[in-house]
Amino acid sequence: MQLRVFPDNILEWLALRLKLVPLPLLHAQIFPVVSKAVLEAVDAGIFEAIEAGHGSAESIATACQLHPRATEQLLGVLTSMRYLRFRRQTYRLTRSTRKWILAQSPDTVRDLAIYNNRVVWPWLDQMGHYLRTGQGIQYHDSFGPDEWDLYQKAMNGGAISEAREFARNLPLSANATRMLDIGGSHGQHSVEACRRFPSLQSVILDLPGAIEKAAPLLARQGMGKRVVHQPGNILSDQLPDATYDLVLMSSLAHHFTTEQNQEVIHKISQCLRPGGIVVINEFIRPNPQDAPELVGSSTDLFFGLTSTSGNWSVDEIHGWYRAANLLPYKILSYRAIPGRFQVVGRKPF
Ligand SMILES: C[S@@+](CC[C@H](N)C(=O)[O-])C[C@H]1O[C@@H](n2cnc3c(N)ncnc32)[C@H](O)[C@@H]1O
Repeated sequence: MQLRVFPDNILEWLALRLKLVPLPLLHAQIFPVVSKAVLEAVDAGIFEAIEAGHGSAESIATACQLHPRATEQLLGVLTSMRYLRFRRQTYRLTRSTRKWILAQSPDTVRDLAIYNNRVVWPWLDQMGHYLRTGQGIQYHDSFGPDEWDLYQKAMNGGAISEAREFARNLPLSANATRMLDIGGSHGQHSVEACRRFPSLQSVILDLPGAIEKAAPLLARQGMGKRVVHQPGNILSDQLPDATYDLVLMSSLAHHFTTEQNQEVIHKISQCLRPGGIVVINEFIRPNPQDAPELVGSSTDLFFGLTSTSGNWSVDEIHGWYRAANLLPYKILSYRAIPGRFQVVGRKPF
């Protein structure tokens, strides 16, 4: 996926073609403001206020306890980014905003935006330090209860749109019974997998701080004993031998070093039943020689900053599989999430 600048008229088109538009100024001046405007608007409840019928800048500002003039400026940005429409002196939400942002929408990414606003945004200031030292933040070691709570809700919001597609694509045999979801947090992937495969039960292995805050999110899904949490740490825990038909690691490999991933894949290989599958569900690091891909490359840098790690290539993941006597099996892409793949390996019979 690319972020492109679209001209509004033929003169702008020509200026872009002739390289007269200073695009780095857009990235350096406009994009940070746009990002922060969206995050603050979500966090302040601007979109819910508009949905509730507040249509003027003044009324929205009052509802959200914001300054009227500052709110008008924020609404200007949101309108130019097509989050809002302004007609007959009234702001309204676009369909896309209703679907992706409103708290009551089943697809909402609201909690991810709130986490990014309150927890992640200050981290970006540390990018220079990361670039100089290669040392990232390692937030799993330092979060307090409030941050764990915002984090787990954010991961839940981020996974909603992919979990159903993940389960639909799973190349699992219909009589599979046992799943292990390492770093599975809220459990969206386990829940959707168990809904698709009626004999399947899942254990979600995650850090204790995560489980404390993820438990109510999982409980909302009403899966009872079919999807349960187990506190632990995959880097230090042992797994039972030849037990699982499916082991999932979704968005966890990007927190670990090569050696840690290699070690974890060895444990996974041991705990799979013959014919069982492992899925690493991740953004894949694009090869610089291939077509540019913004999602994979920007998350790579982001995970470097947050975890002293990053995205991995399919070749690297296949290398871990082979070293643990697993066979590379399938590579499945997502229809609506660019740069993200299920890299599937299989334990031979
Ligand atoms: C980015 S979240 C991914 C959550 C979920 N799997 C998803 O795809 O939405 C990473 C999860 O891995 C957990 N985690 C991090 N280090 C872990 C470890 N050493 N052992 C088990 N879980 C870990 C975190 O607590 C968090 O819930």
